[in-house]
Amino acid sequence: MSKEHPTKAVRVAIQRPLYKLLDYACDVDIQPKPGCRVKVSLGNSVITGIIVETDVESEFATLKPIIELIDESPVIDEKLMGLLHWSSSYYFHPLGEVLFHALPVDLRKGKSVPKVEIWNATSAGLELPKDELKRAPKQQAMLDYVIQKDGADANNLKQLLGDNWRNTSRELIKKELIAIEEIDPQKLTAPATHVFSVNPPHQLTEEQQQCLTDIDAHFNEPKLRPILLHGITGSGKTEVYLSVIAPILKAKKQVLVLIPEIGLTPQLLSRFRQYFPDSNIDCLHSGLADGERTRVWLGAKTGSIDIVIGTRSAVFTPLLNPGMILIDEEHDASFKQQEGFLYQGRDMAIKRAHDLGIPILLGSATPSLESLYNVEKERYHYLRLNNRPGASNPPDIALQDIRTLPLDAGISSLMMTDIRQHLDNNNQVMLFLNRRGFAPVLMCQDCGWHAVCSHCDMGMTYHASMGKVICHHCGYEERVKSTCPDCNSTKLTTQGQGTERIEEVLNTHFPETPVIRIDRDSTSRKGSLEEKLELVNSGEPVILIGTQMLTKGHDFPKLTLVGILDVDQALFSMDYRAHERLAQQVLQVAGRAGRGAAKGKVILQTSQPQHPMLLSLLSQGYANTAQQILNERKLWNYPPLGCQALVRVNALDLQLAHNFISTLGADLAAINSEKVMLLGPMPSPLARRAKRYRFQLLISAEKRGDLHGFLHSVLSIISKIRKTGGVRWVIDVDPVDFL
Ligand SMILES: Nc1ncnc2c1ncn2[C@@H]1O[C@H](COP(=O)(O)OP(=O)(O)OP(=O)(O)O)[C@@H](O)[C@H]1O
Ligand SMILES: [Zn+2]
Repeated sequence: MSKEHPTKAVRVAIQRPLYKLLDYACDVDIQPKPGCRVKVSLGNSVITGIIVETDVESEFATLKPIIELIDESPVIDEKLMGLLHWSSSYYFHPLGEVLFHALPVDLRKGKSVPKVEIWNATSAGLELPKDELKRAPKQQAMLDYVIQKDGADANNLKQLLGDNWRNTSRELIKKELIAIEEIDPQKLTAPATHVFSVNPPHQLTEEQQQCLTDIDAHFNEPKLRPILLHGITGSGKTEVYLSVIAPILKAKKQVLVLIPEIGLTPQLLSRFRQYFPDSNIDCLHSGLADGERTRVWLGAKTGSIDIVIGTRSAVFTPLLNPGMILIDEEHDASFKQQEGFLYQGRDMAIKRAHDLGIPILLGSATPSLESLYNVEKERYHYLRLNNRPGASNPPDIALQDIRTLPLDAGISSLMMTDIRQHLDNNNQVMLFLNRRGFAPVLMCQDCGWHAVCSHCDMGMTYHASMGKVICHHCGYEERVKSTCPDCNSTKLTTQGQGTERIEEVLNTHFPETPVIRIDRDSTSRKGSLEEKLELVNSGEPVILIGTQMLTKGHDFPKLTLVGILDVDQALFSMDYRAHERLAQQVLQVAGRAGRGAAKGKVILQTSQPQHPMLLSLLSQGYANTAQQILNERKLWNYPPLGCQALVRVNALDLQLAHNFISTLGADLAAINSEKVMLLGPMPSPLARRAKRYRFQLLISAEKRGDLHGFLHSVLSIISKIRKTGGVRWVIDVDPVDFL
């Protein structure tokens, strides 16, 4: 194509770590829109791209043509496109990768947007005499429903009949009473009939009611500000959320609920479904099959799903009629994405709500310092719930000095006695240890050998149930042999304990009581977490052992004793966020105790009973402790006061990685900006991971604008340094992981 024949040009983003967009020619009879996907050629391959700009004046005289326009209408709408542009520039991440991240996997691969299937009654179905299906009540219910709704989609039917609804559908199709019609989602109009009802399980307490009134008032202010609901554990925040959401749903708007952990979805989903029996509620998280994710994505986009409950990346769910965003456990670290596109889901949600002009509510018993600081700066409204409903009271936390106590697998003898007592009273017990596996050290008693990851130079964790040592940094694993690989001695032993070992010891101490371990290993099989939670929810006396997966959100009314086994390491961490995280973790896990009628008890084992942070947390509570930590941060200008970005560089070859970051460091030092401070380059604390040598450079500034201005220089300098031998680099804006 030459310049004499001006074809239309479009600008396309592709899923590559590329900071520029590519121009393609486009036939005049194609009507491309930003947000539509296309097939384009790149080198010798055909790849999927997303149109970012149309009617482009390209600087190139000849352009390759678009091979195919996949979507007639955008898969990313204008508002979402705006948010993704913004996040690409805020996080200095290539736009193509950001855009693709926002799509379900099937659509990233270029599959077409599935047709929406609508179940309709056939004329035979419409004319069927009333009691004809009385022996198949599910079929009757489904037929009645599609007739009443004049067509229903998969989301409606799943909601009506539960997970096995397709079996019912198959039967009715076989009988030719129902037929499926496929409709192009772009031609779908908003859901026709809208039934709405609420079924609140409790009457709100006075305090909850007051909170609700305040929230409603703030939602109606002309200038919306995010609301932080700081309610102690078990104060019934979920109950308040549900009442806040009701009028939004009633107004036929959609609600996006973000939660930190897949493990919380079953409990939350059932509470939401019970409260809103006629609304369509679904989940989006990484545990879903690709097809399911696309279905929910499409349901939200076409407006057939009213509430989407999802983890971090659900923040990008398209919504036809967005009404409100809710972030539960807003303090949780898992809202920050740690791989690929490094974004903070909570911040993204706040930005999204702002762009859409819709209210956003953040809730936590232990708010993040970021949010508390935003309250201090009056950027957020602040509401509190200080009491648990009914007779339930927050448990007291007792420090237990373990320096002189006999320990079995790290559990003190006194703790064992308490466990016995609570079980004898027909209650449940939970032990918290944030380390999975059997033991963090596997060693030889004769020669001192211990298992080290050959890819990371870090110790490997012994997993007895699998007979393996596994590196928790890179996932590398090895089978454990019966003899020492260095000296052939058979005297292999372990040191320290993880959840597996605790499970084993408790099984011997309490053979008559079910011991339920909940961690990443024990819940990796689909459905296994649900099974375990069901056993706990039965109310039988059980002992739960869990990692941080268990700490948040769960509501087990029969749980009366919580034991916190090992916090000492975190007390002396180099990471300036360690104390904040520990305070949150301790209070969250403690908050699982005594949520029912019986008073709860929490025992925190430590060899540091005089540690000021622990003492402050116990005597003054979270808000005061958080304020103290915030004041310390102010002294040093650490976030959330100042702001930071971390440049990470790694390579298989130590020298190459070192050369690269040294060049970058020298060039940046030469800029000599007084507004930013550089720390490094230096080796990362985890200096080698998955065979790659790692370095980092920390950039701090008092003002966001200065940091971002400087990062533009970083980007331009870094792109010019010659990358040899597969050196990789990444910019992490607002980092939380300094390993
Ligand atoms: N008004 C009420 N009357 C009676 N019971 C209530 C009321 N509100 C909440 N509850 C009950 O109190 C328990 C705790 O409520 P909920 O799980 O909502 O607390 P939460 O604030 O979300 O706690 P956490 O921060 O620990 O997750 C639940 O069992 C809930 O059913
Ligand atoms: Zn490793």
